[in-house]
Amino acid sequence: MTQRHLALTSSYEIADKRLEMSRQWNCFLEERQIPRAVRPVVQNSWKRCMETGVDPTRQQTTVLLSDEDVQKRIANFRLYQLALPILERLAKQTEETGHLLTLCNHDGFILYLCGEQSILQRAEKMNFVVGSQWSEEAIGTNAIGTCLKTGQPVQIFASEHFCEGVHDWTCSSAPIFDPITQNILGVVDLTGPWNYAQPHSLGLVVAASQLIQQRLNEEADRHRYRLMERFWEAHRRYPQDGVVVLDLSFQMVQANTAARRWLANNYACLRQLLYQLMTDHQSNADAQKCKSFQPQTPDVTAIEEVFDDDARIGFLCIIRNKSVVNRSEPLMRSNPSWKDLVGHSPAMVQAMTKCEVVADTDVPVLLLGESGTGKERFARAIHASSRRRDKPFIAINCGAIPKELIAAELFGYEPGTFTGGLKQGKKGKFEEADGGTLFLDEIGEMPLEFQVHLLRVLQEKEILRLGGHRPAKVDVRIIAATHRDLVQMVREKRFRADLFYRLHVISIAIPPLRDRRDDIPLLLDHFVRRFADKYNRPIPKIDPELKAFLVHRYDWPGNVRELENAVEHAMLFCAGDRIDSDHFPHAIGNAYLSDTQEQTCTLLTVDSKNELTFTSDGSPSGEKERLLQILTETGGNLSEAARRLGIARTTLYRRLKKLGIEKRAIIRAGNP
Ligand SMILES: Nc1ncnc2c1ncn2[C@@H]1O[C@H](COP(=O)(O)OP(=O)(O)OP(=O)(O)O)[C@@H](O)[C@H]1O
Repeated sequence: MTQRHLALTSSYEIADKRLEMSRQWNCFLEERQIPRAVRPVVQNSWKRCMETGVDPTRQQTTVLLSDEDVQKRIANFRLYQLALPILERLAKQTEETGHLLTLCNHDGFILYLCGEQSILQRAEKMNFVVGSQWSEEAIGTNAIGTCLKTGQPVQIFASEHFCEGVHDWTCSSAPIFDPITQNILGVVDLTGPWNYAQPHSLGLVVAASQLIQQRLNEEADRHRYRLMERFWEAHRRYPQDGVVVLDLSFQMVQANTAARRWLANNYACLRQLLYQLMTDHQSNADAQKCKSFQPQTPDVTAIEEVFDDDARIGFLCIIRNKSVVNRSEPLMRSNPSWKDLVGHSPAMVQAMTKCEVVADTDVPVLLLGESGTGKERFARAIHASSRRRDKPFIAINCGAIPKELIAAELFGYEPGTFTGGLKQGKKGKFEEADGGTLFLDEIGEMPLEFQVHLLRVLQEKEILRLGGHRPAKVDVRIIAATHRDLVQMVREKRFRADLFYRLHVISIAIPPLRDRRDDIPLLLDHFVRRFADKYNRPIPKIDPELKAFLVHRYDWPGNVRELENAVEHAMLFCAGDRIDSDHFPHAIGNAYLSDTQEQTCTLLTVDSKNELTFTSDGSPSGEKERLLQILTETGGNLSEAARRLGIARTTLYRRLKKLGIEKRAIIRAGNP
């Protein structure tokens, strides 16, 4: 008899034994209301075990890692740290239930194990210890191995286990997946003596795995965002080069057009290069600190690791290939819009990413945002990075055209249609934009009665000039924009629902500047440089307090347009190398003044006895008490006092210094 026959025969014997056990087993299941259908998942697993020749008489798993290997696997197991707090909480909840909680990696190695000492000792007999492997190949059907094989949560009862040595146990496992590749990263498992089994155990591990999964997804989103941020920074810095970011599994996260062209033929080569670098890097302990490489290839000029805190999350690659540069130059020249679109706030990065994705398609885009947020600039950038970039970009403000002229403006007219019209007739905006992009700004202002005509053109892709008889085909990509709430307008029947859905295939929201203050310093800097260049002047500095006000407290009701105009105004009026509030338009200057006045009512001074007293500007004594109270409450902690007063700590320091207030006095206020 062959080994295989022996194994099969003994598995039949075991099956017989199981039948003997079954009466007792069924009673147990009935008592606990455990569902008892013969489960295909178990049958299939047994089949796999027989096919791979797992010995059903096996008493324990024999694959065991050394301590050193366990540590190595834990270090490479990115789930471990993230899952630990959740597992610790679950371990507390399952204390004294006779169950062992484990976390295994994708190979089925137990890397975390927790439970009662007596149960741990019993489990040791089958080698259920940290570092042992519980794949189906190692020890037959069991929740860990079967869950890894099927990708499904599973509970395996007693004699459902393939190998004899595990028959006294019941285990429940649920998988955790890589959010990007969807490969299984590991499983959470609860294992206990078979007569302690409960259906709830499966629910518990599923809940725990879902919690871990959620954390993992959040982390993946954060990493993705960080990688995108890095991409945009580099894309702006090296507009002539190919720029690509990849995640840790060398999947492309984002790439500009030049990089995409290069990657079409060289992706495999880049992956190999990264793999090689990582292997060399890991074998060189010192290199651990080195975060960028100069690869020895003519095309990839730099590879930089991207980190989130201390964790490496991906790679940024800059590709400078002669052919890439030459081909991308005309693109970049005719496409200044992307690099002129300033901003690195999450909202801007998200909006730009969406635009990049849709740029080369023909789907209509609806841009939503207050006046001056940059909707037209976005529309131009989409056009400029699309394959229509060499054709016209035509913008029309639907709110600025009188109702009766809108049809003629959009569709044109034939000769002799109007008295006073052009003799030869006139092309409409649709015809002018043929092959390119038509930007319908303020679409919410489009007269209701005209909307049906617009809808027809969008559906049929042909226009009929006023006074004409033969429709003409037009190939136009539509980008619309509005500051209005179109959904509300549709509800109020002021905007046609069918037109709304036609335009709203992709919508991109551009938040007001006050909601993305991270972008303000960049924009200030960008416009100061631009106007310094325009007016041929050295680059001045903005007074730091004023800048803090502009960045943190001014509301920018006119958004980027207001900021751009304000900086131009300031550049024209400042003579020296410093911009202060007098150089800005009145509205901003006045807002700054009242802001500082509001804050100077918290002025401090010291009296002749070096005691803290309040204000030289006649503020009411109630306020004096408030400030002294704040300093007392904060124990003289200026940072905390500044926070409570709503002013910067540096501002508070400066004022205290200006007023000659000594630290002693402040401390005394804190400790009277
Ligand atoms: N992110 C940005 N980077 C650089 N300049 C910007 C940005 N956003 C807007 N601008 C500038 O601000 C001004 C206003 O932008 P734009 O006309 O695109 O806004 P809009 O939202 O279309 O305004 P409206 O709704 O009033 O037509 C333009 O001069 C534009 O160049």
